[in-house]
Amino acid sequence: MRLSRYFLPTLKETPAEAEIVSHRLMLRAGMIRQGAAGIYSWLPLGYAVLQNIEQIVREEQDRAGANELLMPTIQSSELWRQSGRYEDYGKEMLRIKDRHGREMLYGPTNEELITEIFRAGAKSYRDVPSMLYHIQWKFRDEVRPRFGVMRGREFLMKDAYSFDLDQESAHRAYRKQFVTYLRTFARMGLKAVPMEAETGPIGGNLSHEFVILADTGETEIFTHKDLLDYDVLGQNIDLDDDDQIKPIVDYWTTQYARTDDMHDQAEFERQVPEDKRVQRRGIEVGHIFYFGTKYSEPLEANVSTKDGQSVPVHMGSYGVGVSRLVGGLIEAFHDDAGIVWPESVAPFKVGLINLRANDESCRTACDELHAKLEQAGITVLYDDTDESPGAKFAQMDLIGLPWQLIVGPKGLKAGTVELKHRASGERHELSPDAALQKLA
Ligand SMILES: Nc1ncnc2c1ncn2[C@@H]1O[C@H](COS(=O)(=O)NC(=O)[C@@H](N)CS)[C@@H](O)[C@H]1O
Repeated sequence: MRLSRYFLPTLKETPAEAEIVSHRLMLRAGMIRQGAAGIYSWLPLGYAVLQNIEQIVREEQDRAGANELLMPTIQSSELWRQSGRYEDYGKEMLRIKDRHGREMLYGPTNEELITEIFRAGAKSYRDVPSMLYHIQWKFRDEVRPRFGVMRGREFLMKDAYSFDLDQESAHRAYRKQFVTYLRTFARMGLKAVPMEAETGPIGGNLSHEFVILADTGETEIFTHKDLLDYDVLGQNIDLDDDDQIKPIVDYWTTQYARTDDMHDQAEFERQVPEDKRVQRRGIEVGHIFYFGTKYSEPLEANVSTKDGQSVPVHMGSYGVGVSRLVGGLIEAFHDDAGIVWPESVAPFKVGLINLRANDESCRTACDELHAKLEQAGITVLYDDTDESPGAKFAQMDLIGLPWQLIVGPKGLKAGTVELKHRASGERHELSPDAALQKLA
């Protein structure tokens, strides 16, 4: 992608209203633009990251055997009256009247709607276990939206819902999602710690929130160092084998891992040896719930059992803050020069920098490298503008691409280009072909 043809409205100055580093960097890097309080447009660079995060979430949900669908953002108030949440949900719910005066709402979550969809489509025990999910925009009229996309009013969530015949099998679904969440955040290079959580307006009696470590996070967490070194991706886990999953969930849920509102210092000291005690700040990026028949009973989502009884299905819901993760990742991965994207979510893998746009040999070499990288399927943003080298370096560091491939007249005379690794700062002088090899 040539930068001369890419809409990247970076900002020189830090916008005054941005209080936290991710909000500042997302605005400066031209990733988002606020349309109204807590409501953003995702500009090309930001949208590319959002889609990469979505894709990792999608792959892991599919791996867990969940079926992707898409529910609307606008819902009728009917089902929310039946579940009793229409009034409970309070001011956070954006209520809308259509031209016929029908009471609608912009969905803050989808337990009612998905339960109705399942009710209409499932009849017997043969239709469970089932797990359905979508990745869809939500609206919650937060009284004080702030911190950019971290606490927005319109935000992107993956919400999955499980349907089972009884509590035990519903707990198996919960454990499956628990491990799927560990994998999902690990694939983004994040350290995520599941914490026992309040269930709030979603309901139920079993819930964990997944908190990623980020020194500027809103949440204070207390946990055991071994949890941060746990390598879930290194284990080839069969998600359909509860005998493999249960020990992992038991390990995580027996270790001390609490947010400040549940923290008990005496208990912490009893359970965790001093050299293993970790106290860090974090950001909640996922939240999973088991809530039994809370929605299936009022909405009559029943299935017939083998011996002909009709029972309400046991359910759980599993949310990931997809748009919040863009900010969360920046909180976890940045330095004084800007963002430092993990490769798995970066908008482009390589920033190709032509140090002298008006030099024929540089332009020819860069055009060739650009073409070869794209042919090899390596995403590249090619700075072909006539900005100064200093401005090019500063902008590439700001937007945080994992690799910078730098081409200048001196290097070319010696037959070399420079490859810089953004995260470590390591630089390598090597031939263009060797550089392409290293990036493949
Ligand atoms: N205002 C918000 N802005 C950005 N992300 C949010 C916001 N509110 C919640 N989220 C994200 O969405 C995730 C799930 O939200 S939730 O309320 O905990 N859970 C649910 O809504 C359930 N229906 C899960 S399917 C949270 O863990 C958080 O990462």
